[in-house]
Amino acid sequence: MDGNIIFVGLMGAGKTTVGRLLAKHLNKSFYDTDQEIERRTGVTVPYIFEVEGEAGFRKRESQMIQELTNLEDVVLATGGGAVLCKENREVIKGAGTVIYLRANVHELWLRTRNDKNRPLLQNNNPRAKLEELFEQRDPLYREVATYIVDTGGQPVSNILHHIEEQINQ
Ligand SMILES: Nc1ncnc2c1ncn2[C@@H]1O[C@H](COP(=O)(O)OP(=O)(O)O)[C@@H](O)[C@H]1O
Ligand SMILES: O=C(O)C1=C[C@@H](OP(=O)(O)O)[C@@H](O)[C@H](O)C1
Ligand SMILES: [Mg+2]
Repeated sequence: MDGNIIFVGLMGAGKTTVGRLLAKHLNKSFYDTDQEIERRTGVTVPYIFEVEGEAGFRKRESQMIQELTNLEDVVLATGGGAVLCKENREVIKGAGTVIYLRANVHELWLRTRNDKNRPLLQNNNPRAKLEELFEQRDPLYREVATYIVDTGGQPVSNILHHIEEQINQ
């Protein structure tokens, strides 16, 4: 399949994990906006949040989305907040096939609870935060999605298989 494939969805949906594996299967290059920001700045996402606040991170994220969506024939994993800004949504929609990886809040919480690398979840009620983000963002992910893939209870191998079937149709 020609063209870019772009993953969107909440933290813990599997964008980075599934995106990397799909790229390998399809023999495409893989990029992840968070990883690329970290590689270029030499610091972590939590550090950027600490020093520049969420607003500073969002600026870097928008620039990275602009740049990486200019590439051709790649798999791109975005961060969960990439869809917050309308301009990013337009860029993402126009850049290829967009897959919204979906999971319920309980699963997202299970998958992220031991990870210290998501500043928005470093508080005393990460589950409530995920709930709030789900309400706010689910419509935005839907707005940009070509396909919605439910990852609920599915191992990564099944999700990959399902995506490959969808995009080959
Ligand atoms: N379908 C799945 N089932 C179980 N665990 C998963 C699944 N998809 C991802 N994970 C795990 O959840 C965690 C978050 O995945 P990640 O790819 O970083 O998500 P995202 O980039 O969407 O935030 C990782 O530990 C990953 O191994
Ligand atoms: O949802 C968000 O606002 C964020 C998601 C993270 O990426 P993942 O969705 O890959 O965890 C990362 O970009 C940052 O911590 C902010
Ligand atoms: Mg990720």
